[in-house]
Amino acid sequence: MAALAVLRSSAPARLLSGSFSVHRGGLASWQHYQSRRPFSNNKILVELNESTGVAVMKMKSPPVNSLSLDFLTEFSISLEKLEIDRGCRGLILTSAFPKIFSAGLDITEMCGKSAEHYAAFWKAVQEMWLKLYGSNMVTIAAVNGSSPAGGCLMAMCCDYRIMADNPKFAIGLNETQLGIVAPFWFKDTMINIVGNRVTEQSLQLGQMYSAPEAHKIGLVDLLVPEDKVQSTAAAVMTQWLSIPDHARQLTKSMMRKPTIDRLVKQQEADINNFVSFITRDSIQKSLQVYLDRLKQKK
Ligand SMILES: CCCCCCCCCCCCC/C=C/C(=O)SCCNC(=O)CCNC(=O)[C@H](O)C(C)(C)COP(=O)(O)OP(=O)(O)OC[C@H]1O[C@@H](n2cnc3c(N)ncnc32)[C@H](O)[C@@H]1OP(=O)(O)O
Repeated sequence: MAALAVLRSSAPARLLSGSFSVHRGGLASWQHYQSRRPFSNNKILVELNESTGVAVMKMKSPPVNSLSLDFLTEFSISLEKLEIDRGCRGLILTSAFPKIFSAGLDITEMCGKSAEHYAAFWKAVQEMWLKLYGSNMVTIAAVNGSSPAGGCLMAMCCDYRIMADNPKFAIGLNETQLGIVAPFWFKDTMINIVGNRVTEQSLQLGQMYSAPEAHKIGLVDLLVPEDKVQSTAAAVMTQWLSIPDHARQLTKSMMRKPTIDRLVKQQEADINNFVSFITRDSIQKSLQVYLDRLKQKK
């Protein structure tokens, strides 16, 4: 089960092995976390402020922070390291790129690959969701750009969403526009935020909401000018961290555990569903058409 099921003290310590280094130089009181694992391409930058206990995780996988297998693996490992670090109580998730938070799942990971690859990819998507949605930390998404599908899912996993007030930035679960279907746990995550009716309409239409629209339906909690997204996230974090951890964590667990358990109970079946769905000829064709259209739009 994700981190919510266990208090930090009982979290596994294996990720604190030699592959994890802490650097104290550079930015005054900031630590720089860098993975030395061979698969790491440093697609994610994590900075933990020791005095506040707040980590900022910046996605920096050019050009659009699409969620590839490598990205997801690095993301989950980085998150788990923070989860077991008792000095870290809060996480701000954001993008290193202006205008794009994340383009969602990397479509090239779902096209023309083997069934084994699809299974490994989907497991990595599940792990990302289980870890982020189930995090014991206070999690705040500083959405500084567009965030379709899997990017929207990441933001929805957080406890609070602050978005740049720019009508050009859009967020939503647009899967049906690609000819694919958001799985039940994407849907459940959205229902828990905006309710059943809005989610149903949104998912059927594959609707992308501009920042003001997303705020109106409650998909994001706060809109601020682009240059205030990070500072506002830090200020909101301070408020959330004023609540005693154990009480807030147990409350979060009470709210989220049923949703998390639903996937945990059928994780393998969900992977099999994904593989049999994504390998259909018609689905492969739809994804290829969508990808070609994306590439031709320039
Ligand atoms: C019976 C029922 C059964 C149900 C079973 C269910 C099983 C489960 C089914 C499957 C579920 C899958 C869930 C999927 C979730 C997803 O996240 S799918 C991905 C959705 N994402 C998108 O639609 C975003 C597409 N991208 C964009 O809209 C734009 O790129 C952008 C993010 C708004 C950025 O725009 P801009 O800055 O103008 O950049 P571009 O020029 O468009 O892009 C730059 C290059 O990046 C490539 N790219 C963009 N997005 C992706 C992506 N998601 N994956 C891979 N690559 C991407 C784009 O093609 C450009 O490439 P180059 O042309 O080579 O530079």
